[in-house]
Amino acid sequence: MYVVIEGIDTAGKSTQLELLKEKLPHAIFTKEPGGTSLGLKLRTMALNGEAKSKIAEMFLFMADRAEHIEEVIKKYKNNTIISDRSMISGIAYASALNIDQLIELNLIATNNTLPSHVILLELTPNELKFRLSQKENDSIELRGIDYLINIQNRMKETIKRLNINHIIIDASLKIEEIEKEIEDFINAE
Ligand SMILES: Nc1ncnc2c1ncn2[C@@H]1O[C@H](COP(=O)(O)OP(=O)(O)OP(=O)(O)O)[C@@H](O)[C@H]1O
Ligand SMILES: Cc1cn([C@H]2C[C@H](O)[C@@H](COP(=O)(O)O)O2)c(=O)[nH]c1=O
Repeated sequence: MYVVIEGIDTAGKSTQLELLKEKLPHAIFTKEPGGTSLGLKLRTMALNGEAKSKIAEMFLFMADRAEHIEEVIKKYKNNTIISDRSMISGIAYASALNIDQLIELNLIATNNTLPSHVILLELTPNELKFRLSQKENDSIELRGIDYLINIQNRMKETIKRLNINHIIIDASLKIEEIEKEIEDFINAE
């Protein structure tokens, strides 16, 4: 089982992942970007805003993804893997290209490996605004509310196009309510 938790910045992914770690002590927990040693270097480069070209930035994330698929997802394919982000973020955030081109490129990076379960935590613009105001923002978060809500719409569109088994959860629900929805979804099959 290859489960991914998706959502724009501050959607509550880390909060839910911590709860899952307690419930699934034998699962492999991983993340994009930065789930491998090469990935950690690529993550720093990508998030520091070093790349002036949007395409260069996209390829930094894509290089991270290719290494992550090879070194984590394929290696542990017989285990339950839970990943913080995936190619869905890759496609949604790389808004310099269209979704069809991005799907094609990402399927090359992932060697056609798709998640078996996608959990998307969906934020309202007001809740996003509040949560961003409560933290120091990185270079991507500084792009603002409209930018991030557009990315969230692209995430939904990507999931639809890839036709992946998924659930969309209202990220403004109580933490325990979200936890229960995630548990039911993972245990459903
Ligand atoms: N259901 C919830 N209701 C209210 N606040 C929440 C909820 N879930 C998480 N939060 C709060 O929202 C903030 C962002 O949560 P979290 O770090 O889990 O998000 P994230 O998706 O991992 O963010 P990022 O992608 O930026 O790392 C934290 O302050 C967290 O306590
Ligand atoms: C995979 C991926 C991520 N991003 C962005 C999304 C976030 O702003 C950061 C990652 O930070 P997190 O705290 O680990 O969630 O990177 C992106 O722009 N492109 C991608 O492919």
